[in-house]
Amino acid sequence: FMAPKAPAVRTSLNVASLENTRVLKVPVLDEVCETTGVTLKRYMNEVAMLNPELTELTVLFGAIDTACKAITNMVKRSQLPSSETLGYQGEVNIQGEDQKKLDVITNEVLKRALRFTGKMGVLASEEEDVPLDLVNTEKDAIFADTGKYVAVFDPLDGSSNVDAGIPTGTIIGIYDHDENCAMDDESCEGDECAQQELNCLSNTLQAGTNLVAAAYCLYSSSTFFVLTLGAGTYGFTLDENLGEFVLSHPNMKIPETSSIMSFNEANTHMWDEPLQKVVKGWRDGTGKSGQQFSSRYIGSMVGDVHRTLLYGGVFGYPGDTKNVNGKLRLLYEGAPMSFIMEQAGGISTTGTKRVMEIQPEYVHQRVPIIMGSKNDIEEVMEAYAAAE
Ligand SMILES: O=P(O)(O)OC[C@H]1O[C@](O)(COP(=O)(O)O)[C@@H](O)[C@@H]1O
Repeated sequence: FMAPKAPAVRTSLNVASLENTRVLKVPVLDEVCETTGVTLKRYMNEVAMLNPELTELTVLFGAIDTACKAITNMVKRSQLPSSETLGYQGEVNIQGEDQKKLDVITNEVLKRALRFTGKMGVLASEEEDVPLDLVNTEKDAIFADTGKYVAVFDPLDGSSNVDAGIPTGTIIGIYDHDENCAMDDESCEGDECAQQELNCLSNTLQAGTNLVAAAYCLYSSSTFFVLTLGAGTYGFTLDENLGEFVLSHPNMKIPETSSIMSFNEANTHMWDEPLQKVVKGWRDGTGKSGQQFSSRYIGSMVGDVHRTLLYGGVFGYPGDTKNVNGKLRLLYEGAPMSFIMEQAGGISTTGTKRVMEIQPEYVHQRVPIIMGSKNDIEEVMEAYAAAE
């Protein structure tokens, strides 16, 4: 039996450089143990030991860890003839999308996992018409222990691709919950209750710069779990034998320049002029880097962003003459993925605005997104600025 080689040095790391970065002590694991590796649970535990104020967050990530493992099994089995998760639910969500059975089931899995931590105040999901206020409606008080957090999530991003075995993913963002929004339905009457409810539910409508944590889980050839707590971006891979996510990509850094673009190019002719110009330059190698770009597009945001983080590149779903705000949702797709991208050294913009700074007005609001390698995104932002 080979004793696991302990990481040489473990110190705490203050990363105050990046904008929106938290002064957080994170375990610096400059060597990944060969045998068991550093599991997600152990990593979060160490974060909590170094930052006691985050102890409740580790409970949350424990639940998310389990939910993603359950979902990856469901996705893998979903095409089996015996599977009950094949096809459509026969309902339409508030965005007019036909809900897949897996959309509904994965939504339930995540909702239950988060609720039973007792740490949730409000939940908002792509599959829920309105946010769920757990603090004021929770019958079982134990499940509204502190209600310290708000979770926004897309339970199965890219679900339209699942029947073809194409990668899909779960996206989640965590905010602090404003516990002062206690709904006192004893004393309030009529509109006042409605107003209080609105105040509580607006807890979900926070800008990305307020995010406490963000993560995605990619269901693909391997199952990956990538997270940020505001002090860098860390990637874990599911070790199916161990049944644990193991640290495989510590402190991910996206290459600053690349030659890969990832858009639904069928919409190019409807994009803003500046973006069309930059992409034309990338296509024929006359852009800022002089490199001729290649095109990669899965059509599942989590898959496209994961590849972009590792290889560099530009992923986007820009606005166009058909959908001025594009297709992706700000709250549970745009902001969490932008936080992860920025913490890996990338940039995420609408072309003219930093996605993380956009204040959501309603839960299912869409936002144009262009994110990826710093130098290439700056080329896009310069083109928009020049066109102003
Ligand atoms: O098919 P299109 O128009 O290229 O859109 C693909 C985009 O839509 C999405 O599938 C939207 O996500 P949902 O499946 O969660 O609705 C993204 O994952 C992806 O980037």
